[in-house]
Amino acid sequence: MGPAAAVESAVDAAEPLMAVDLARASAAVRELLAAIGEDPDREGLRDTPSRVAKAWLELGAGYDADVEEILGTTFDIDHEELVLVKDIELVSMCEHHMLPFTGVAHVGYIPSAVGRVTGLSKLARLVEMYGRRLQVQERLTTQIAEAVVGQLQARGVIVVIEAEHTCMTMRGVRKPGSRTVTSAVRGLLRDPATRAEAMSLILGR
Ligand SMILES: Nc1nc2c(ncn2[C@@H]2O[C@H](COP(=O)(O)OP(=O)(O)OP(=O)(O)O)[C@@H](O)[C@H]2O)c(=O)[nH]1
Ligand SMILES: [Zn+2]
Repeated sequence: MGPAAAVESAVDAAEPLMAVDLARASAAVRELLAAIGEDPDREGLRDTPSRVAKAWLELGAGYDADVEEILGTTFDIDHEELVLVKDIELVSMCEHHMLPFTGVAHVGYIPSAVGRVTGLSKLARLVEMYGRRLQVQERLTTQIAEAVVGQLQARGVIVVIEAEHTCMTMRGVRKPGSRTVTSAVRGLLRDPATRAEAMSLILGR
């Protein structure tokens, strides 16, 4: 499978809708508690299975969101250069360990035409939507970029995500402070000079 096909199948893999079966999720958490040697009936844990199940209503809420609706708010603003929203806080769940990864996303795009400029908060809503799924950071980054290209027909897009994975800090290799940086760049932002300008705006804190 070539790189393009690999990206496509990674994007498809996250498309199914998540409908949380609360009773089933609660039973599974109860079973997990027992499996790790805890007493699921002790007072402190009695409500934990249903709490965890309900938490997944929020953690998986992004499966139901609709890109067309989010990016559907557009304005007749005449701006043919970069629009960048940076330091968008990000929370997502690693699909390998079901542990959180957190950090920031930077989303920039070059609008295609008057009438194809979206509301600034909508870029943050995109990050929020794709974050609220079981994810890998690469796919999350790609999905945000593809949504902006696909929905706004943007002439260029850059998405950079910097995140700390708790599966690498709390367990496993245990490297607190390590950060993973991913980028997805499309269209005019692939031009070295334009890309360098965007990166200097992103990195200039
Ligand atoms: N590419 C990618 N890898 C991730 C992401 N989140 C977690 N991982 C990695 O997924 C890998 C899973 O590796 P495995 O060897 O199957 O699982 P593991 O034994 O738990 O791995 P360790 O974390 O090294 O202990 C690990 O290297 C994680 O760091 C992500 O968003 N993207
Ligand atoms: Zn992980």
